[in-house]
Amino acid sequence: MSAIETISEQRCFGGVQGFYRHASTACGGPMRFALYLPPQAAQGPCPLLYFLAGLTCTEETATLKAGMQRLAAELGMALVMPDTSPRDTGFDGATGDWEFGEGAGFYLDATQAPWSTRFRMESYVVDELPALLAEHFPVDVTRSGLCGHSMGGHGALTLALKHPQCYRSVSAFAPIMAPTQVPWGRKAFPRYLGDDASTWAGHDACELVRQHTFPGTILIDQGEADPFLHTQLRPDLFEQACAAAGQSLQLRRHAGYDHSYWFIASFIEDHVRHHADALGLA
Ligand SMILES: N[C@@H](CCC(=O)N[C@@H](CSC=O)C(=O)NCC(=O)O)C(=O)O
Repeated sequence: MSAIETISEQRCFGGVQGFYRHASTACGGPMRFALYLPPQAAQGPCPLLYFLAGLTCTEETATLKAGMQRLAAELGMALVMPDTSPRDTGFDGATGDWEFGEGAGFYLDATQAPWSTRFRMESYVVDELPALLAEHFPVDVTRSGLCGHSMGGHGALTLALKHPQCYRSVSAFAPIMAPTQVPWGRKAFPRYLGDDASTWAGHDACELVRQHTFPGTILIDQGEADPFLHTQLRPDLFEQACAAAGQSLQLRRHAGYDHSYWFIASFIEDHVRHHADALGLA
């Protein structure tokens, strides 16, 4: 049995909010995650919602700011919030730039040295973490949904489109929807994946949806006062790609909302209920 270290566990809405650390094979070192277990977990395994956070975030960000636990407790849904990358890698250039490296893993498996030995967030989120959770906690990983914000929204969309057998539902807040065409992706992808741009397409929601659609409606909320909207996120491109591919998409634009967790907290209930429906909890 793989070992997990408990950093903290606290009672929350009748369940338990925990923070944990373990030795990750995929990421070649310690990884942290947060897990909320609702009160129903005392009776048996609960369906699981992943929340993937964005640039500069950790496992604490959505756990503390999104406000998911009250409704998750009511519905009997477990929540898992992984860290956004490996930490303390010691790699040259891994820290000091908030758009790349630690805190900016982009939910992909890097192929370029030195990143390829540690920055393997796709394998971590899709394979290693669910297996670890199933081994140690009362969660039913066969009933999982995937949500994320910004870089984590990119992670939610791309991982769900690439691994639809692993997730019953997907949603995102202000995701990076066309990373191969915007500065954040064009900075990170060559360093993680190399200069051959054809390899970047496998991590771009617009490109992926053209190859295979997700069996269910993708829910996306986007603030119209988001400073990254036109330069980094590009919902217009994803909307066009989904329409061309026949992908069911509910893209909601909200006047006055920005990129922050105040925006996420305002609409998180709709996302939790979207996943609860697909996970058989509604
Ligand atoms: N450079 C700034 C802004 C960083 C920022 O806005 N991060 C977002 C995600 S952006 C895309 O992935 C975020 O979620 N921040 C956490 C929060 O609590 O708002 C900075 O370094 O602060």
